[in-house]
Amino acid sequence: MATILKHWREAATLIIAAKSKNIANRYSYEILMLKRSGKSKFMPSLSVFPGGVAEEADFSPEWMDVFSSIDNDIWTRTFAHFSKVGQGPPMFSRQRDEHFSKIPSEVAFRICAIRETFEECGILLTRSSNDNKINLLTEASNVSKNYGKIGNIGISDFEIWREKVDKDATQFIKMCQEFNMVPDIWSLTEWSNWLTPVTVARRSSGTDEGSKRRYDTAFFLCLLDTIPDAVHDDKETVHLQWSPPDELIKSHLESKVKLAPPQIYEICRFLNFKDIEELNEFCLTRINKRVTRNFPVPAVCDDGIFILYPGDDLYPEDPDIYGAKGPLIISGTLREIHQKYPHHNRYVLKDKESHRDFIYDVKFLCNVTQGDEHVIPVTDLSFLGMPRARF
Ligand SMILES: CCCCCC(=O)SCCNC(=O)CCNC(=O)[C@H](O)C(C)(C)COP(=O)(O)O
Ligand SMILES: Nc1ncnc2c1ncn2[C@@H]1O[C@H](COP(=O)(O)O)[C@@H](OP(=O)(O)O)[C@H]1O
Ligand SMILES: [Mg+2]
Repeated sequence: MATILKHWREAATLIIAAKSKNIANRYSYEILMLKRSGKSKFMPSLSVFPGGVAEEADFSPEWMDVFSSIDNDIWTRTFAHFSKVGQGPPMFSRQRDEHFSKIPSEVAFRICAIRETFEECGILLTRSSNDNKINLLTEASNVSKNYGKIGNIGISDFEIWREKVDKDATQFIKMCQEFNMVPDIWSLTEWSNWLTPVTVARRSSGTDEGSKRRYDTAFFLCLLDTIPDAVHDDKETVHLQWSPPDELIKSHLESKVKLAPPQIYEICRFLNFKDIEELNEFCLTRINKRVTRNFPVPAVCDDGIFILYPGDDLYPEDPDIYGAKGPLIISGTLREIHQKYPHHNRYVLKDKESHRDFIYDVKFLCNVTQGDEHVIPVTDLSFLGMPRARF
């Protein structure tokens, strides 16, 4: 079914936001970040949300039986919901081999995100038939909470199955059958979709082989009402941390945590929501909404390099997703360009020393909403004691 396409791999990642015990925090929840191993071929030593490449097992028709054996009625309604929820970005809507099209890709990428999360940090988001009240996505008006559910398979089995699933993704199906449970796909909100830019892919491998290091990644969000036990795998991931979004951004700006632009962009979106309950309400409004693909386009100008995102005045009409053309060159200085093209959805990667007075908060300039009506990142971090953006 080609999870490794010609130009990129398909992947899923899970942002977990859990209710914090620390009432002194400005934000009432903490986000899980995993630091990647320094040996990783892609984004070594960077902190990311748990996730990874989709496997054929995530799309297996066997999941039909696993879900219907738990509750056939709920599965039928869930299947119907995802089959008519709207087209979604290409990784969801593209044609797949018949064998891998039996379950909706909206379900398969959720399974992928939940499986990768279990492998990388031991959080198992599953529901069993005893959890009779599954919040139905299709019945939003009846739902007031959409928090995830942690499965319990007993401490002695836990690490054995974690290891088995890590080695072979088909074992996740076996594990669900054995314990009479299903991945808690209902608690995952489709949050965003990022396609790795071409230049990043080339740089991360040093050769054109780098095309293998591009990812079309579905980002999901899951809310939890308490911070669960979690331990990094000590292979692919070497450190695990829970932090409120403001502290994560602060740590990034202080170079204590290394984040890539998509993760910064997403964390800055969370700065809009102080309370986890506001986040929950926002998720409920998005049950029938789809995200649009974010494909960053790097641009070079007279005194700097910046990345353009959809909705920006300078974002190309026909972005070069396969990297056939060279980099986008725009004449003028950063300051001139920001003023001449005032609808911003851009991230300044580099500016010349002469422009040191040119202060950005998190280097984002964003004042436009995108086609998917998502919230935009908060870029003014003066409330965190960071200098206010001016240009
Ligand atoms: C000049 C432009 C610079 C732009 C810098 C970036 O945007 S780096 C982009 C890399 N990030 C992504 O592609 C976001 C999604 N990717 C991920 O979260 C992870 O890479 C992954 C797909 C979950 C990793 O998969 P693994 O199989 O390696 O775990
Ligand atoms: N001990 C380790 N250190 C660094 N990377 C590791 C690792 N064990 C596995 N990996 C890498 O993690 C990736 C699998 O991640 P995931 O399961 O999240 O998709 C694989 O990378 P490649 O996809 O580059 O081969 C694999 O090589
Ligand atoms: Mg991974």
